[in-house]
Amino acid sequence: MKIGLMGGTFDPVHIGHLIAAQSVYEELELDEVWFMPTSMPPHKEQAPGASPEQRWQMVCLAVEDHPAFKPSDVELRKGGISYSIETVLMLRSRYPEHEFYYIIGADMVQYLPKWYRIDELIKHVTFVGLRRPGYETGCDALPAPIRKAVRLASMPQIELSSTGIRQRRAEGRSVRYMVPDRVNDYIEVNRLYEA
Ligand SMILES: Nc1ncnc2c1ncn2[C@@H]1O[C@H](COP(=O)(O)OP(=O)(O)OP(=O)(O)O)[C@@H](O)[C@H]1O
Ligand SMILES: O=C(O)c1ccc[n+]([C@@H]2O[C@H](COP(=O)([O-])O)[C@@H](O)[C@H]2O)c1
Repeated sequence: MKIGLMGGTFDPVHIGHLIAAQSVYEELELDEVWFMPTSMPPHKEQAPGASPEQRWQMVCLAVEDHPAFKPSDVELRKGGISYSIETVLMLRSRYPEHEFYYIIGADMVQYLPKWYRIDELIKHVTFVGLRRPGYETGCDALPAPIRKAVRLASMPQIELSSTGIRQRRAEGRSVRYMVPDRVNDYIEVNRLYEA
């Protein structure tokens, strides 16, 4: 099967993530997309947001209605810093029959050379970088072997980030429609991201 991997901090998961995943799912005719919340992302300070358990619950609520979107807790269960090479090697040995496509936003493509053991990682996955109108993906500047491992896909432009959502909540504003309804209810009931 062709599996899309959607890794992220998902603090919280929002409709930008879902539309990105749906766009790649259709364009590359994937069989499934696995949403993998990170334990600790390699290149970010841990934001003062939701707990790992709460990020997991929100991802489960966000994908539960989609027949081909699945939550995966591999990185949360492993704990520590979530290096994609370790996750992908583990998935490849557990599911040797699958082909993996790692979905990333346009902003991430240019940072691929900085990913841990990237020369090894590109042998095991194809990266799918989402084009954003007005943004350079930075593909041309990539070293040739990495560039060859990146495909580009299109999606409708969604100007949303988890940072922006946390900020709105901290200002006492609603995030309804920026996240799936069930995720919005979860955020409100648990009073997440309030100042
Ligand atoms: N609006 C968006 N459109 C397309 N891709 C996105 C969008 N938001 C996030 N992504 C991509 O989804 C993946 C997971 O993102 P992540 O969970 O870090 O969300 P984020 O909104 O970028 O979070 P934060 O604001 O906390 O950095 C990354 O590859 C990121 O580039
Ligand atoms: O392995 C790495 O070096 C690496 C560096 C940067 C990002 N990633 C992964 O890319 C995904 C998106 O990252 P983030 O921080 O935007 O949520 C997430 O699953 C990270 O673990 C992985």
